[in-house]
Order: sequence, then structure tokens, then C-alpha cells
Amino acid sequence: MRIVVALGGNALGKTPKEQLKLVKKTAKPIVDLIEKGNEVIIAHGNGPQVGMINLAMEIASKTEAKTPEMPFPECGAMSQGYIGYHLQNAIREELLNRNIDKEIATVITQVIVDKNDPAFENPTKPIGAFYSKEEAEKLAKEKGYIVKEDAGRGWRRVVPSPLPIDVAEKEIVRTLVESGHIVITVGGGGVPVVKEGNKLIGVPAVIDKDFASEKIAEILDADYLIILTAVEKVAINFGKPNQKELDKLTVEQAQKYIEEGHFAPGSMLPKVKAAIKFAQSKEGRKALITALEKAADGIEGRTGTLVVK
Ligand SMILES: Nc1ncnc2c1ncn2[C@@H]1O[C@H](COP(=O)(O)OP(=O)(O)O)[C@@H](O)[C@H]1O
Ligand SMILES: NC(=O)OP(=O)(O)O
Repeated sequence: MRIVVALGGNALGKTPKEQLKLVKKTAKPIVDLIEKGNEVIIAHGNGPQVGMINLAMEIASKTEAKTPEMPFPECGAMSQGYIGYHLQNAIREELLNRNIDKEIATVITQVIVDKNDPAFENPTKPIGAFYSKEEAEKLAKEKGYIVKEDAGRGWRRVVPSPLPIDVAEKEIVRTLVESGHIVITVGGGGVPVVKEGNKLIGVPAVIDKDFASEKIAEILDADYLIILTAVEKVAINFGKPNQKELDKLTVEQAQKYIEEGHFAPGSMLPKVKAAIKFAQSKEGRKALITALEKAADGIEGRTGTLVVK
């Protein structure tokens, strides 16, 4: 089977040291899928990392070091490189440890968005560190950031998150996949770009990696979209005494639960929406949402929430 795997924040952590340690764990369930003969394409988030890079560059530019300010799309590209570098090395090592003869590389990927996407007028994507309300409001005042509460977990800076339309490097990714290689692509949702004639121009935004993963899964005609996160199953009444974990969700049921507000915006909601979109896109396509370490069990139907048409 051809599988696009989207990795969440728990696969990467928040610091280089933490990331280097975590990717070794992350590599195992991914290589489990590869070992079973699947073609695997890997995507990942970058919210904490792109926020960290952008803030660090901004602060450094205001010190005696006088480093240049780093535009936001460049920070996105840096986050793809930094995460891809750790991830590809960890997976490479795990493949070698299991005597699997496969190569892996990261493609710095640009994802085309619509410059008139209404998301540019309404920033919603949380990035960078979590703050208290007071810290966030101070930061907002000092730096002109827009800050919002993130799914009950604290306050964060938010930036626009336009929808992905197309993947600029899709044919390169397709060629690599069809040659039997493992590819890390649309990292952090891809560097968001708009088309102007022959030019691709970076825009200050962060595309949701669940939506970008869905897009590349459709483009590559994948059989499965697996969204790996910190919970084993999607739940209704999440965090309440009557919480109920779901084994299977039809598109219709999922839409009803969305309307009833069961999935937190910025966390579970984009995953369920991406899963619906993929399951609806072609007969037989399935999406699975489960915990990182359960990927292989999930694909064999033993756990996770399966989203089907
Ligand atoms: N209805 C729900 N069912 C399960 N988890 C939910 C639900 N609503 C919110 N969540 C939370 O969403 C988290 C996943 O979102 P997030 O951490 O933002 O994703 P990512 O893994 O992509 O970084 C889960 O770990 C869980 O805490
Ligand atoms: N780009 C993106 O969706 O990142 P996170 O998954 O870290 O929020």
C-alpha cells in the first residue's frame, strides 16, 4: 500500500536536543510500516519550530550581533531542513539496523496557496512556544503579534493558515516514491507560496500539515493517509466524564460530530477534516488517526480511528 504519514508535535518535541532523541522513537513505527512492504511518504508539523526560528532570528537582529531579520517563508524552509535532517538520519539508521535496503531524503517542498485565501485576514495557526495570558499579551504589545488561546493548552502566537492548492515539487516526489525511495515532504505543511507568472513567491503563513499531507496523499494516489498524534483514538465528548473513543467514523458521522463541536480547532479538528477530505476523494481511500507508536497496529485494524466514506 502507498501510505502518507503525517507526524504531529509528539514525534518531534520542541528543542534540537529533544527532537534528536524523539526522532529515534519516531523512526520505529515508520520503519515498521516500511518493513511490511508499504510505500511510505512522510510529512510533519513545524509549529513550535518555525515559531522558535522566527523569534530567535528577530531577537538576534536587534542585538549587537545585527544578524539580518529572517522573512517568515525562509523560517519555514529552515524548519523543513532542520526537522528533515534529524528525521531522515533517524529513519536511515533504523533501516540499516533492520537490514532494509532503502534510501531516504527530505525534499524542501513549496505548497501553492491562493493569495486571496480569507485565512490571510484571520490568523488561526498557533506557532512557537506556549505562554501564560499575561506573557502572550506582553509579547503581542511588544512585537505586534496576534495571540490566541490554543485548545486549552496555553496562549500562542497565531499566523494565517491558507489552504494548500498544489505541491510545486510533486513530480520530483512522485519520481522518488516510484523509484522505491522514502521521501520526507510538505514538512510544516510546505513553504507557502503564491504563483506570480513563472515565479513562486513565499508568503508569511503556516499551512496546516494535516491538510498538506492530505493534498500530497491525493496527488500521489495514496491508499491511506495516517495521521499520527498523541492519542490512540478520536473521541467525542473529549476530556469529559462521558468521553467515548471511536473505532470508526463515516464521513457523515464525522461531519455531524464537527457540527456538534466535538473536535478542538487547531488540534483534532484539522485532522478529522483532512481525514474526511481524503476518504471522500476517491473510492477505497481510507484515513486513520492514531497514536505514533500504534501506526503498524492501526493499519492492521487493531486500533486507531478509521475514517471511511
Ligand atoms: N475530540 C478529540 N479526540 C481526541 N483528541 C482530541 C480531541 N479534541 C482535542 N484533542 C486533542 O488534540 C490533540 C492532537 O492535536 P495536536 O496536539 O495539536 O496535534 P499534533 O499531533 O498534530 O501536534 C490530542 O493529543 C488531544 O489532546
Ligand atoms: N504546520 C503545522 O501544521 O504544524 P503543527 O502540526 O506543529 O501545528
